[in-house]
Amino acid sequence: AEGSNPSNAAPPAAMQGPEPGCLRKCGEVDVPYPFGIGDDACCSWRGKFSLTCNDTFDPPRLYTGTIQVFSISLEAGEVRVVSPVSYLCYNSPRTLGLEVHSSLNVSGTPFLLSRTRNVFTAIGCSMVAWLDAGSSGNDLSYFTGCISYCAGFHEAGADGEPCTGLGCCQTSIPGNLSNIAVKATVNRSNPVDNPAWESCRCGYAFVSEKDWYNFSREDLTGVGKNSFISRFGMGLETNVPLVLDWAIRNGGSCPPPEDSGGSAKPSALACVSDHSFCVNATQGPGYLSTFSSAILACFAWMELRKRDKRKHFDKNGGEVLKGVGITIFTEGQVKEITNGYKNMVGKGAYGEVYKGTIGGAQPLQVAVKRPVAKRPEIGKDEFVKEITFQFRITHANVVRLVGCCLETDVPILVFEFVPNGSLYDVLHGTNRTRMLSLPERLGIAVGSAEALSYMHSHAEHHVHGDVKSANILLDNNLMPKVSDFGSSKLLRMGMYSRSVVADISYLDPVYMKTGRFTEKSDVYSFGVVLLELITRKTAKYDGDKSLPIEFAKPWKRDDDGNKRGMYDSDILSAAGALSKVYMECLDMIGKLAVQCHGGCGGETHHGRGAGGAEAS
Ligand SMILES: Nc1ncnc2c1ncn2[C@@H]1O[C@H](COP(=O)(O)OP(=O)(O)OP(=O)(O)O)[C@@H](O)[C@H]1O
Repeated sequence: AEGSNPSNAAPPAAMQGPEPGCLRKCGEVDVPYPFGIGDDACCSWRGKFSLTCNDTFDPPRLYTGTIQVFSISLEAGEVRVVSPVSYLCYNSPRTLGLEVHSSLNVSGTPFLLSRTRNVFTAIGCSMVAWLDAGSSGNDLSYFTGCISYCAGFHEAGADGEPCTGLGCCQTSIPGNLSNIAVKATVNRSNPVDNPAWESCRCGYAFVSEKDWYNFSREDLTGVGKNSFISRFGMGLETNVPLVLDWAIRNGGSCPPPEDSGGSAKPSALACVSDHSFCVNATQGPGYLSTFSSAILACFAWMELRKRDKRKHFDKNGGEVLKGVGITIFTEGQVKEITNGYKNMVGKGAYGEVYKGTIGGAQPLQVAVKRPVAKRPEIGKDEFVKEITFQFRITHANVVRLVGCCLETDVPILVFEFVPNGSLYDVLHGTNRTRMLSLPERLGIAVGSAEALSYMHSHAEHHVHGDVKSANILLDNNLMPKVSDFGSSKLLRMGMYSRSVVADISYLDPVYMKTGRFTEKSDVYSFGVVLLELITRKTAKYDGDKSLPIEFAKPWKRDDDGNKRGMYDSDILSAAGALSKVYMECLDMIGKLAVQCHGGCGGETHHGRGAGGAEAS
C-alpha cells in the first residue's frame, strides 16, 4: 500500500467484509476478520480462515483443526498456537521407559511456521532430538536436530544460560515449513549411557517461539512441580507457543514472484486496489506473499472503515434513531440506490444531490443528498431531534424525508424525488421549456404558503431559514414541494453562520440588523418568491438590483401608473391576461409581497402571522 492513504482508498473489490453478527471472541482470544468462528463462510474470508471455538472448556478454547490457538495478530500476520512436545524418560542408563513423538501439520491452510520467530529446542541429558519437516502434507524431506548431554545434574548449564548443548540445545529452522515431526530419542546407532539418568530422567524436544524458553535444571528431572512437564505439559496438551505466519494464498494471492516486479499489479488478489502491489516472498516457493503490506493495509483499512462507520453512526445518534422507526441505510445501500452515485441532479450548500431508486415491489424514486463539507461538531441530541422531526412531517407540500445514512461524518439524507425541477429553474432557467400560466403560479404560491404555514403554526414553529425559488420543487402536476426544511437547519446547527447557508438575496433586513431569525424572516423570503412568480425576475437582477426594493418603489409612492411595470411579459401576453380579474389577481399578489417586506404603510411582516396564512 505504498503511497496510499488507506482511509481514501476504494474498497478492495474482491474482499467482502464479514457478515454482521459473527462471533469475534472465543474465551479470552479475539478473533478479528479475516478469521471467523464456525462454518458460516461469511464470517471469515471465503470461509478459509474459519476456526472453531470449543466451549466445553472453561474458558472456551479456539482451534484451527485440532491445534489450539492462543492469539491472533493482524498487525504481525501471526497466530500463536500450541506446539506439541515430544519427550522421553530413561528407566536405566541406557533404556527408555517412555518415548513419545509428536507432530504438527498445517499444510493446506493459510499457515506456515514462522522462520524468524521460532527455534527448535531439546532439553535433556544424553538425548538426540530430530526435526523432520517439509512444505506439504506428506513431505518430510528436511531434517535437522541437536544433541544435548550432561554427565550429571550439576554438570548441566546453570539456570537461565543459553542452550549450548549442556542440558539443552537449540537450532534455527528454515522457512516454508508446514509439516513437522519432532523426535526426542537416543542415538540408537551409537548408544551412549546416560550417567545422570536418575536425576536427569526425562528429555523434551519442540519447536517454540524464540526466546520463550529459559533453561532450568529442574526441567531435566521429569518429576516435581518445577519439572518441564509440570510447568508446560506434554504431547499436544502443552502451553508451549509456536508462531505461525498467516496469509491469503491460493486463489487469493499474488502471481508468482518472477512475474511481478515491485510495481506489478496482480489481477486476482484477495485484496486488489490501486494501491496494492505484490512483494517478493521471503518464505520460499509456494508462499507467495509474506503478509504483504498491501494485504495488511487492506485489512487495516477495513478495520478503520468499520470503526469509522460505527463512530459516525453513534455520533449521529444511530441507536436512538433506530428506535424512532426511520429507515437507516448503510453506505453500501445508498451506493446501490444511486447506482454508484451516477446521476447527479443538483448541488447545494449541503452537498450533491443524486437521483436514485429504492427497489422493491413498488420502486420509489429518491433524491440522495450527499454531504460534501465536513461538519463542525454538533449536538447529537439536536441532530436526532431534527431528523426525527423531519421524518414525522407529512405534508403534501413538504418534500418527505425517506431515510438517512448515518455512517458518514455528515449523514446522507434520502428524500422523495420531485421530478419537475425547482421553481427557480422553471422561472429563470436557461433551458426553460415551459411558460407558467397565472393560475399555475397561483397554485405554486398557495401550495408553498401552506407548507410554510403548516411548519410555522403546527410543527413546533419550525422555521425554514432558506425559503427561495430553488427550494420549491415541482412535481409532475406542478404541485410545489418545499425542500430543505431539514438540511438548512441541520447545517445551521453547527458553527456555520446563517449567511453561509441562506441565499442573501432573500434575507430579511431585520435579521441582518438583529441576527435573530424567526418565522417572520421566512415570510420575508416568501415575499421575494411571490415577486419572482409575478415578475419572473430573480431576487437580484440586472447586476445588483434588489427585486423587493425595486418592486416596492411605485407601491410606496402609490404610483398606480407604474405598479404594474414589472409584471412578467409572458403573463401579460397570455390570452385574457388584460381582463380585470386577471390584473386584480396580479395586483393582490404584488400587494401581499410588498406587505411581506413590511412596506406600504400596512402591517409589516413583523406584525403579522405567517405570510403563508395570509396567502392561503
Ligand atoms: N427531493 C428532490 N427531488 C428532486 N430534485 C432535487 C431534490 N432535492 C434537490 N434537488 C435538486 O438538487 C438541486 C440542489 O438542491 P439542494 O437543496 O441541495 O440545494 P439548493 O436548494 O439549490 O441550494 P441550498 O443548499 O443552498 O439551499 C435542486 O436545485 C434540485 O434541482
